[in-house]
Amino acid sequence: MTPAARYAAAITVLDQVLAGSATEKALLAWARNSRFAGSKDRAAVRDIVFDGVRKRRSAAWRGGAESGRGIVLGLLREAGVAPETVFTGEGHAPSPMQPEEQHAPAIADAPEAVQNDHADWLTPHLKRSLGDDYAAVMQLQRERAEVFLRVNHRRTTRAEAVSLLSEDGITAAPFARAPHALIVTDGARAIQRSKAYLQGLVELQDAASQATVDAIAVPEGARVLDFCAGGGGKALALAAYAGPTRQVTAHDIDPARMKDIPARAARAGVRIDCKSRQDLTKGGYDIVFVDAPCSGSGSWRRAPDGKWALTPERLEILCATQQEVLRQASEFVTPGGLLAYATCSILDVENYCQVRSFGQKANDFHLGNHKTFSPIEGGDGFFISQFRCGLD
Ligand SMILES: C[S@@+](CC[C@H](N)C(=O)[O-])C[C@H]1O[C@@H](n2cnc3c(N)ncnc32)[C@H](O)[C@@H]1O
Repeated sequence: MTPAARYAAAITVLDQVLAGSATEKALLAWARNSRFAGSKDRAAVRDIVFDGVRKRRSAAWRGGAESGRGIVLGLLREAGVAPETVFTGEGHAPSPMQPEEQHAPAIADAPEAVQNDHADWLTPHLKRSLGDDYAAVMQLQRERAEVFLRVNHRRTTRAEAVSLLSEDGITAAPFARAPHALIVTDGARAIQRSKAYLQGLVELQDAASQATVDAIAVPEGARVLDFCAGGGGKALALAAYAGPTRQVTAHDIDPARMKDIPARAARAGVRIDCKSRQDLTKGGYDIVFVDAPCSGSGSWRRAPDGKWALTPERLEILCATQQEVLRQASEFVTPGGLLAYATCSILDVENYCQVRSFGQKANDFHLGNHKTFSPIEGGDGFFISQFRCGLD
């Protein structure tokens, strides 16, 4: 495919996304119908589409229309590429620009929420939550996320992992955000085929996601329950701390989400036992980790569909669910144990407001310190807070 044909394909996919399809699904449908597209073409179209979804409002403003074509036009203008070099109508390129498309609206004239690429109703939430960092964080959320690895410190060091990754053409370097984190600067697409990955020496995990687990200081041998385990990213990191003699327990209301955990644990050489609710022991865990369902607003770079799918009603439901999940999880903490609450959200209503509210209701849980991780420091936005379960 020519570069212009890739833009034309991206326009088609973006139109599907604007019509309500999930981005991954729209890309898959396009790939199935475009057998002529090679792996480089698919990767290029994917990059344009995800860029367009992350920058949906600002690109549509710059392109003059809320359509795939308008968004691509806007992306080209932002990147400083003359659109008429792409919109040529030659071969499979997008058709030539119409007179009404020639005018480039100035982004400085756009409302703040358009410049920062989010829904209007979120402005007060984001400003209250991010304060002076509002614009800087939201501008960062318009860009592609970095790729991070967590080094399995039970088996290797960061230096050894960097060296092994380089044998497979992957360039990585230690990242200060978390003690076992590496940032990948080249060759990211080869990670899952690399020796370091296949031997369980590294896992794909965001640096701030790692840092939330590091913030808990899990003692060797602690009985750990990951109450909202999902695919097991946190459970694996917790298990590396809990040590070889201790089995971390993973639970999720939707057991299907945990299906990959056994294989991931085997690869990493750690022990994780997936359990349903009735098999958990009330008051039986030193650490109960709640990686709560949330808006995902801290990881909008990675999953930009979530930015546009969030509504005030959905946020309200999420907040109610977060209280309920905390209450349910608290039953499994042993006296003197720790209840940790984490989200990949940058919204205060899902973070400090939630732990303060739970702390006011649950007299036997004492709110300890909390920490917010800003995308400005690298990685996703995260929040972690800890409660100590009283002995009285
Ligand atoms: C943010 S995701 C977890 C991500 C996961 N910890 C990881 O690191 O990959 C939140 C998870 O909470 C689960 N969940 C929602 N409500 C729950 C409940 N009441 N009890 C247990 N899990 C719940 C969801 O199914 C979802 O998998």
